[in-house]
Amino acid sequence: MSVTTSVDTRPIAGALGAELTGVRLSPDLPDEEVARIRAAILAHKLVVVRGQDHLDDRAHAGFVRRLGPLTTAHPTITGGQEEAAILPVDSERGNRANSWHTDVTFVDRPPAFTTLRALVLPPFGGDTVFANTAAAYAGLPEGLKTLVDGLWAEHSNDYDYATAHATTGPEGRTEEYQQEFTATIYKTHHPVVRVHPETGERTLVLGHFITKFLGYNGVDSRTLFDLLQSHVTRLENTVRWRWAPGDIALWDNRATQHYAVADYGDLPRTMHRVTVAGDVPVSVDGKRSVAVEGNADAYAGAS
Ligand SMILES: O=C(O)CCC(=O)C(=O)O
Ligand SMILES: [Fe+2]
Repeated sequence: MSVTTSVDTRPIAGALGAELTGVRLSPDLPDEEVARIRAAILAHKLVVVRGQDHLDDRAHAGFVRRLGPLTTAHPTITGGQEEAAILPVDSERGNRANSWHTDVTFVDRPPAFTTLRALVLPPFGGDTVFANTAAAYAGLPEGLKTLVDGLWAEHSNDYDYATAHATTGPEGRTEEYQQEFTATIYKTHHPVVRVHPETGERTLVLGHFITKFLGYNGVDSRTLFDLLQSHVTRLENTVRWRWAPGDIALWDNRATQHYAVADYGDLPRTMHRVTVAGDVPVSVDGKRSVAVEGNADAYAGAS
């Protein structure tokens, strides 16, 4: 039987991001349609599909499992949902990811793909901004490329949350959430430049979980971090998504950073997240990331 589909991608910004149309996501899509969606995520780094209101947690996780084995909900945060792979990202639970990051880089196998389904949205605000970390590397001056090619950083879930954020108050993270987030401490050394295992591109591994660069003191680490991050987050290197209910975003967590804009006060906003397990990053000279504290086998090895 030949399957006809009209899956189509429309880029929504110059640096990354495409809207995918003509698809109804489900766990039992034909293999070739899943392959096309996967290829679109790799090519555009962020893909958004609108109108997927038919998905419940089970179908969401069931579809994402077609992209690869799933992680558990999170290394430290309890998902608490019947579908074990679901992580609720709930503003009222204190979960507002309003600083630039790549997901879960504090473990040695950060997710390959992250997917986020919009359930409850505020009437204004609450957009998510994404940045392309391959283009950020490619755009560095040669001297900085040489510097970062050999640079390593320590990432931890016990990073300084206060200094990573410009604000405190309702936009911040609750004390309770912060305690759960750091119930087990993880520390991992990653190369600042990794070779993407599927596309072969060099991408920058930065974001808010970095605590220091190896061999640099705190002051130099901060200055260097700000310099490198500024290449990731320049507006031309980003795309901003304005959510509607039923939207699902799927991104390549090995080639992007993102920032959830916390500009909706105390209004409720709930997303459900499912992540695909990733592999251990490899540097340009073939060295693998090393876990120095905490064991993430149960997180990344779940299916
Ligand atoms: O709430 C969002 O838009 C993004 C949250 C986030 O950083 C994540 O789910 O990884
Ligand atoms: Fe995130």
